[in-house]
Amino acid sequence: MLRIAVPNKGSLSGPAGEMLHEAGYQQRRESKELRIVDPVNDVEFFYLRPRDIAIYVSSGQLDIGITGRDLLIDSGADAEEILPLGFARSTFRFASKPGTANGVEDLKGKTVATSYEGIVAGHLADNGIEASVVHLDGAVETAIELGVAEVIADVVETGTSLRNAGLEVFGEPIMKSEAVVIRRTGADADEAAESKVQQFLRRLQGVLVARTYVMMDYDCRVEQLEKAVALTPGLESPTVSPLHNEGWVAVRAMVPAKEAQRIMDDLYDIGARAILTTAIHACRL
Ligand SMILES: Nc1ncnc2c1ncn2[C@@H]1O[C@H](COP(=O)(O)OP(=O)(O)OP(=O)(O)O)[C@@H](O)[C@H]1O
Ligand SMILES: O=P(O)(O)OC[C@H]1O[C@H](OP(=O)(O)OP(=O)(O)O)[C@H](O)[C@@H]1O
Ligand SMILES: [Mg+2]
Repeated sequence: MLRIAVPNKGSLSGPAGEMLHEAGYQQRRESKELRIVDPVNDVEFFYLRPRDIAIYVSSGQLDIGITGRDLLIDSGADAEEILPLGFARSTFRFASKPGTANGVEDLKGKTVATSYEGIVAGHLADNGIEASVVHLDGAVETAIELGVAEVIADVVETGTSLRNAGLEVFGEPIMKSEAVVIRRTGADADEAAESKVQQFLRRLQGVLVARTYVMMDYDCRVEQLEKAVALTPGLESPTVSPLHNEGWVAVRAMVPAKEAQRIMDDLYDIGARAILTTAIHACRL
């Protein structure tokens, strides 16, 4: 049975559960459940603190886990990212009161507060900067006002938390993060376990594709087919079927959801008609 770690709380928890549900896995019904077995899919899910997931996975007790790339790197655990999942996107940045620093080179001798001590200490060392790092559990934006540090390093999504605290980012982003599937580095699973891991990844990839693409159908005159196909090349190549009316064909192709309206306008302009888009619920590429 495949054993998978899933975040039990925080920004990663809700979207991770939704993605697993969309991929056809049973999920817990109640937020206090710590583990559940999905007998149909032969998987056991363990609901763990996001910060601890890389440690469990690196210990070899759990086969794979879902966590944040920043949390994986911060942990220093012996685990690697095997699939980015596209949610909980954030950047990890330094911030301070305006005028305190312009880049990491200005941090010599300063104190940096953060919940991600591993990332910050590593970044300072990579840049040859000696500075103190104070570990706080959260709400680090307040650390400057309360005199615990001159600089913070934290997760930034919209920047609202920083603005509310009168802080500004400075320097280059330290890293970009999103939710990722992780696995123990160099895991040497037997053939049966490996095929289950690959099936799990294909299911999640299927959800990512179903979220990003729509199916587009339309009719067009044979003379316009090449132009139309250039607008909707599909993943391999579009399906083209004859219509009962001679000189017309029906075309079917997957297109990126974000571009669907523009593509429909362009198809209409070259004479395509009956242009439809439909959602894709699941897929295997
Ligand atoms: N506002 C946010 N937007 C996007 N991703 C975020 C945000 N806050 C945290 N994350 C991401 O969520 C993960 C951290 O999850 P974690 O549950 O530890 O923190 P949290 O979401 O801040 O919850 P908590 O309320 O427990 O602090 C990291 O990968 C981080 O990049
Ligand atoms: O750029 P923003 O959109 O404001 O998002 C970033 C904030 O969100 C998270 O905080 P959270 O609310 O989880 O509190 P925490 O600091 O206690 O983790 C993160 O730690 C930042 O503070
Ligand atoms: Mg938080």
